[in-house]
Amino acid sequence: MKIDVNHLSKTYKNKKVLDDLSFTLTEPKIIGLLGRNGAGKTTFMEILAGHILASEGAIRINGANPFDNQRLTESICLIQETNNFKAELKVKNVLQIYAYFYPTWDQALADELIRKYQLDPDAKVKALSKGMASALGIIVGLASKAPITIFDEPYIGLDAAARKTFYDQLLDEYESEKRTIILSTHLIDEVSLMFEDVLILQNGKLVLKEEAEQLRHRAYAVSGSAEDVEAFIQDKEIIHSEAFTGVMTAYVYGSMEQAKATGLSVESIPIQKLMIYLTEEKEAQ
Ligand SMILES: Nc1ncnc2c1ncn2[C@@H]1O[C@H](COP(=O)(O)OP(=O)(O)OP(=O)(O)O)[C@@H](O)[C@H]1O
Repeated sequence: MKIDVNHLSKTYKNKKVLDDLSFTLTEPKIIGLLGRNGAGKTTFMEILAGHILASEGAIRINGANPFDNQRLTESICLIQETNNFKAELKVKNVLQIYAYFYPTWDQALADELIRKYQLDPDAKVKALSKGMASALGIIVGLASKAPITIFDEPYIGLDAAARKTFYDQLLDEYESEKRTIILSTHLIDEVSLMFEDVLILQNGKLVLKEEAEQLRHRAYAVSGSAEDVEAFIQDKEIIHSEAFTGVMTAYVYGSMEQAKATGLSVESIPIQKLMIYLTEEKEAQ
């Protein structure tokens, strides 16, 4: 499904929490939506899922506005950090409701995941531990098979093994049937290898939209004597730099090959670090 974000802004009282976002997502991909606390990620995902209205601009999915549009929202599943389901419902009732709502629902997958996460179908949502409530969200998100599936930090309370089950299952599902998966997470190092595109928000603005493969190749750290590094970076796009006792490290966006040819020490930058540097730099401006 084609997602067109066109001059999208959202204001709460006087605070602009999304500020003139414009971009397009055309093909099914796994997209990392990153940014510091309060950057606007959840607000963006809620508008995309049709839960809330934009203040200005619009999101169009295959040309239509998702707000209050059931035909469209049955193609979108948003799983949030908490409170996805009514407390009084039993696990099996939650699954029935979503199975009814999503035309693409995969009951066999839901059953398999219920077993994997050892959820009791007769347990009430309010009796689930945090990790089990997260597991139920993950099960609904994956089994929905919604062409746009959005996970907003869906792993609260899940231990490392249970998170790995989620990542593995998500990749399996994606490999067998491509769909747009948007994943917002603060555990970037755990999942960044899954990302195909990366979006970074800072104070409601889009500071980066790039293919993850490009980032892995084009964002790098170069270190050496302050003199040599300074000479090298003169005409480069610098994300961040730091110097300590005559040794300088600069984080550069550009051709890594050129840096390697200089004999300076060159390393790629993990996406987690890149996000921190990019958002730090903007804050300081
Ligand atoms: N309903 C609301 N009313 C007023 N302000 C809100 C509302 N929802 C969000 N905000 C504000 O909008 C800003 C962006 O919040 P949002 O939850 O979208 O950020 P986020 O990037 O998801 O943050 P986090 O990583 O902490 O979850 C914050 O300053 C938040 O306080």
